[in-house]
Amino acid sequence: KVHYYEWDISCQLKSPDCFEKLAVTVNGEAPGPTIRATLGDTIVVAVHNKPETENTAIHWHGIRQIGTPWADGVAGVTQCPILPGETFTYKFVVDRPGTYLYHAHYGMQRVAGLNGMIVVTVPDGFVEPFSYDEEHTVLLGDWWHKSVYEQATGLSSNPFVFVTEPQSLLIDGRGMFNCSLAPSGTCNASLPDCALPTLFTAVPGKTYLLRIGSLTSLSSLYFEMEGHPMMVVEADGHYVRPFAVRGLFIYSGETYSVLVKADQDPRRNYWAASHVVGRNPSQTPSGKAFVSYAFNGNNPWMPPPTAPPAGPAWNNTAIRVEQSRAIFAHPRFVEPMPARADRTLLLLNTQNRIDGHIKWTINGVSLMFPATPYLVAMKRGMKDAYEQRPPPDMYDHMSHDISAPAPTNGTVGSPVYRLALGSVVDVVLQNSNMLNNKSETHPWHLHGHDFWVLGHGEGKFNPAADAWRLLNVRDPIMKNTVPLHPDGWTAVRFRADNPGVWLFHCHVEAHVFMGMGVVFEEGVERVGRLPSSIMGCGRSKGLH
Ligand SMILES: O=C1O[C@H]([C@@H](O)CO)C(O)=C1O
Repeated sequence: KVHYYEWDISCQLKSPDCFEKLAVTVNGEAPGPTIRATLGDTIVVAVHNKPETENTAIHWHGIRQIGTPWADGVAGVTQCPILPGETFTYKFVVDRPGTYLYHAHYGMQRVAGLNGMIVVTVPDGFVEPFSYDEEHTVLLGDWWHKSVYEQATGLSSNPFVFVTEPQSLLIDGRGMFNCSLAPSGTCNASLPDCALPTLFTAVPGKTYLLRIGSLTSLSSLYFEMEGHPMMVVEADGHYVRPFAVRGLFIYSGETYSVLVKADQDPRRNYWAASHVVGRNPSQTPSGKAFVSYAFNGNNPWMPPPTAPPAGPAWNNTAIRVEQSRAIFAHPRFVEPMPARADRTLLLLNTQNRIDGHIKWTINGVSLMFPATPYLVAMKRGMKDAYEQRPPPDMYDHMSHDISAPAPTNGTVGSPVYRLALGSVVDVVLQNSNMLNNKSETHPWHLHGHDFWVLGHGEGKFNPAADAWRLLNVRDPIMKNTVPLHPDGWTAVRFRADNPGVWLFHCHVEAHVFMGMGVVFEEGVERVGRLPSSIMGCGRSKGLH
């Protein structure tokens, strides 16, 4: 079945948390509509870029784009940006059931609100390893009152100005700001847009599947529903061995499905809340929503009689690592993993000062997208369109102290890791201290593939020691986004079997903007004829 959508991208004044601000919207909405399809369906989205001021490109997060690498939607990697007034049509197949996301992938545009969810259901006759009565989506976000332009300008200026902490956390696109803190006339708490949302109305006794996604720009979150534990059953489109949590740690770019039973006193409402973890949340009030029971006489808009939950200690890294380690593939859905890798990349994440500017580098290289999209440049053999010298596979792990800031200045560039088609690649992401001597959480997202999560460790990964023995090779979960925890490392394995050019990057919008990503190429010569609609910028001007 083909699902055809017409999307007008436009700037609109929105007040998701009562404060009025310019947002980039899909058909006037932010977040945009949820795409719903069944396994094997084709999605066609005609994107009409309406604003006179903005380029755009839309990434379908978690969709591997097998055979359609030009539809991945990353400006600079898989296509030229969509210019104002132009229409670009994305067409791709959803080839795995599960919960996925979409968002702008042009500059830092995601911060301005262009995001949403994709739900891929199983076909008739396919039995999922769990059952439920009804399902709902929950999209989590964070929100700033400063414009995306100011944020991007601050990050690339000298002196550097960080985006700072978000003013609000959004649940299904809504939050609530204390308007007394805003200049008069900019904030209005009676706007319908910023009423706390009802997450869902629960019929007593029923079981709900909540498809939860996070598209925060910065924040790692803890999401909980007062009095209602959650059973985690899916992560990034893969069934997991069910495990119960009181609340869920979720990182930008991740999705989880959880089962929740409506088994509490139906005469009152309950809080659902998201809290910032991993960064100091003192400037960011928790996101809130209601869970309401459909019960005679219960008022769905009545705030719960209890105080909103406070969430866990934001700086308790150990409990977050514990959840990361509690996720295993469902025993009936283990995807067999190759026993060893053909190549190992040991990627050190550091903050560097390059020509006075603060950048993130990976093994000393801060990624800057070239003017010509890599996919066009590499498929057409344009050697002057990107950096030919490959980036380093390793950093100096023997001598580098991960508790000290970066050892070198680093460079800004556009190199590519060229992977042999079909080869198995291990990537160990190594965290380290920033210039301010602190270490932060980085959710890493891989385009075009899912990876097996081999493990998470503390301190420095030592390839020579027995680190590999500690890794889960029996029933590792597959994901497309995984957290790199503070002061630690995360190891993943994937098969480079999808011809194309693919971004692998930190999903913190400010960080990828500051260069925190790498580019992989595999089998680009096998990619079919490129659509000319992805061309028109840099050296691809005038090409077909
Ligand atoms: O990239 C970042 O920069 C700041 C800080 O390190 C420098 O101000 C911060 O918290 C980040 O995540």
